Amino acid sequence: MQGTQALVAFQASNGTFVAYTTQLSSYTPSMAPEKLTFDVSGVSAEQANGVATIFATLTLPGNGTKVNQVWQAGPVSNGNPAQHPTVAANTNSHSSLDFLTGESVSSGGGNSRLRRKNTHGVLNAVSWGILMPLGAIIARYVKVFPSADPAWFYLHVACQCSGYIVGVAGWGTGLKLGSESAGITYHSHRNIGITLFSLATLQVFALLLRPNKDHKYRFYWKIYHHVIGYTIIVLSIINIFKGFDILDPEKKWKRAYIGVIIALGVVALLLEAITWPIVIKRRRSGEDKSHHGVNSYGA
Ligand code: HEM
Ligand code: HEM
Repeated sequence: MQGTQALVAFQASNGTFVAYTTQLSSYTPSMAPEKLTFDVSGVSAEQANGVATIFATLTLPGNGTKVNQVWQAGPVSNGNPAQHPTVAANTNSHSSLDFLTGESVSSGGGNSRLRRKNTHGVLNAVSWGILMPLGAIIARYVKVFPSADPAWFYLHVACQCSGYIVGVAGWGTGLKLGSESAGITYHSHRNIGITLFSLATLQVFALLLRPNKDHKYRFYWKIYHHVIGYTIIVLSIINIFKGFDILDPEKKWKRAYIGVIIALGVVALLLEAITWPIVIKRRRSGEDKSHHGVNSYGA
């Protein structure tokens, strides 16, 4: 970008990784080493595992602590850095950086955009990632206890319907964020998100499609509802981890979510162990011919 005070690093033709400063005073800069308008010392660079890091000490004018920064990656031609591409990923790479706090704020929307990404993450992690698996646990295990009938059914429907409403809101914020960052599309995260929305919409319509419990098609409804239900849960967890990789928030959030998933998994295993003997006993006595549970709503 014209006017840039640049720190440059690249692999020279003799194989060494060189680093220096230069000014970009036109759109066809020479890229030859040159002093900047402020003092820079100790410029060096290293390249490891495909990542280049430039080190330098900057003495900002007027004892300032903030800079506006742009960064680029481009080809090397005839032993000299050549022009970088000008697609959205390149032209959007600018932010302001505060050396005192270490905070970097993207100038394309600033803090509010980061806040909206966080909101998107929280809405989706809570709805798809916690409420829906919890609702499935309720349907699978609480149903087994006759005294919990029909409470398990209302709890399941409440969990899944509220998960669906919050989840669709979260999905909408994702689409909005995606449409604002023109040129950058997280294809697999987006495709899984759209699949989840479609499957969950179908699943919630179970409310309208559900045949009466004595109906001959009830058996097929149950298979359909189980298959789609567990597919939604697996895809949701995969997409949440993809979301963590895109947003890259502080490690503690990813760890907290992993903790929640492990806790839900342990609860499910314990309940599986507790409920299986009950289910098997019932099956033996011929009381229950269904897979898992006997009650007025599920069997
Ligand atoms: C199952 C849950 C989720 C669904 C259905 C979902 C859905 C979406 C969709 C449809 C997009 C738009 C993609 C595009 O057009 O490029 C998106 C973008 C995004 N999502 Fe998610 N998401 C989920 C979970 C998460 C989580 C848990 C996080 C963070 C921890 C997250 C972070 C992001 C980020 C950072 C973007 C990119 C926004 C941008 O383009 O700048 N997502 N999401
Ligand atoms: C996105 C929303 C939903 C998801 C992800 C979901 C998921 C599930 C799952 C995974 C199971 C199987 C539990 C097991 O292993 O036994 C289940 C069972 C059940 N669900 Fe849902 N569900 C959703 C919405 C609904 C709604 C709206 C209703 C209301 C009719 C409903 C009614 C039932 C019933 C009656 C069962 C028990 C079926 C049986 O007898 O095994 N679900 N659900």
